[in-house]
Amino acid sequence: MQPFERRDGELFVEDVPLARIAEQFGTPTYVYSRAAFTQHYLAYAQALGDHPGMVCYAIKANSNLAVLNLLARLGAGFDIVSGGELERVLRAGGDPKRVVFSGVGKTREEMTQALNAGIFCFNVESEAELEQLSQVASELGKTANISLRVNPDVDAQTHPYISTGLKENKFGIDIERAPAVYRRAAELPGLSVQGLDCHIGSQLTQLAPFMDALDRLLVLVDELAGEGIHIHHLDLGGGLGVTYRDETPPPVSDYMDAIKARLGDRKLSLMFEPGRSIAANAGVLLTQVLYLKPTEHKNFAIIDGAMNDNIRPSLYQAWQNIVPVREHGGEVKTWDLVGPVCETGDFLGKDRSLALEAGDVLAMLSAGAYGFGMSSNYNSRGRPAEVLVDGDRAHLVRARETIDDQLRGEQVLPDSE
Ligand SMILES: Cc1ncc(COP(=O)(O)O)c(C=O)c1O
Ligand SMILES: N[C@@H](CCCC[NH3+])C(=O)O
Repeated sequence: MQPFERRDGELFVEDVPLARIAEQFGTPTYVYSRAAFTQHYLAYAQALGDHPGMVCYAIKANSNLAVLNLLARLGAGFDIVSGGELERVLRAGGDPKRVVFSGVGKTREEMTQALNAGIFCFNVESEAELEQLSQVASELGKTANISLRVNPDVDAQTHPYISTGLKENKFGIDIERAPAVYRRAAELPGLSVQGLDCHIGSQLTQLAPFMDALDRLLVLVDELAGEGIHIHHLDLGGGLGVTYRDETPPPVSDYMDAIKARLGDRKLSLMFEPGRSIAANAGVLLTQVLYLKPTEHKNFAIIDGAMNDNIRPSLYQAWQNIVPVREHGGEVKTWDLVGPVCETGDFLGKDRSLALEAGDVLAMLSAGAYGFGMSSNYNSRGRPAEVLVDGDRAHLVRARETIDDQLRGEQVLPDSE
């Protein structure tokens, strides 16, 4: 069974019709499939097999507590980029000893929080961060396990906004500088050098850029070993792409086999930080057609889902399929699917061939990653509800935001001022 499939013209998630979820919980609503999250995570865990290492789900892709909890129950580790994400992992029942902390701007407070929680490793992204982490750990009387995130200067051949491994990107430490920084790390108090990390970008659909990066990392591992600095694990980040339309990313097993084959007889454990490839095709965004507005120049379908609910089309010109949850006859026309937000760039899809009527419920597919997590309250719109389907049951795992949720913490000046 596919987690999302059409039966007699009706789109289902597992054994629940999406139309029923729209009726019960309203729209816009994100709907996730437990089976899909499970399948996608297990593809990594099984491909890693008995090679030592960890699959640390990048929680920025989808950080709903129920999602994190189900991955934690499967034994996943987690890649975090903030103290907030660490707190989510802990509250979801995740194991701090399976957490890696990435990100260019960790604060002292976040370092303290992560050291106190006892996370597995910090992926250090600059020399200044290294000095600060040493200081914070020493003051706490603790030792921080570290990897350096290096920037290997390879072209990930993806959208420029989600490419992270080029010299001009803000991420990581220039690979040429890395030996000197490792030497410094080895002499600083409060630090223990464990690994080497890189993440070159997201939505990669070819193996070649991953392999180019890996080759550069292995040269560095050998060079460091020659200096007596031993690297125990390689963290290869995330980045494996998914099919939104007709992309054909390599299967996880090919990706991992290719990596393992490159290691030779080096005793390196492997860490991965997949986000999109676990979450994207485990979720959809349900939205309803409010009005049809055909004009001489364009046909607009105004829908209740907008750029604040899913910003990927507006931000990256991303294309995600949008389909009716219930097929009906009617004339197929070309529509721009636009939201209620006051921005020309507010759309979820353009030039889509659909037979539409007001009231139709549509599903934006492949919306489980970087969907809800990047949503906002722009135009004072409450963020969507989130529902997790498990077999024939649909669970509300985040209530739709109310205006009181939005206003919490705001106040007007007292009358006298
Ligand atoms: C450091 C790091 N690890 C992992 C990921 C997850 O990437 P993806 O969702 O492409 O697998 C990201 C985001 O691109 C990242 O910045
Ligand atoms: N938010 C991006 C991916 C960014 C990855 C973050 N490191 C997307 O939707 O494609």
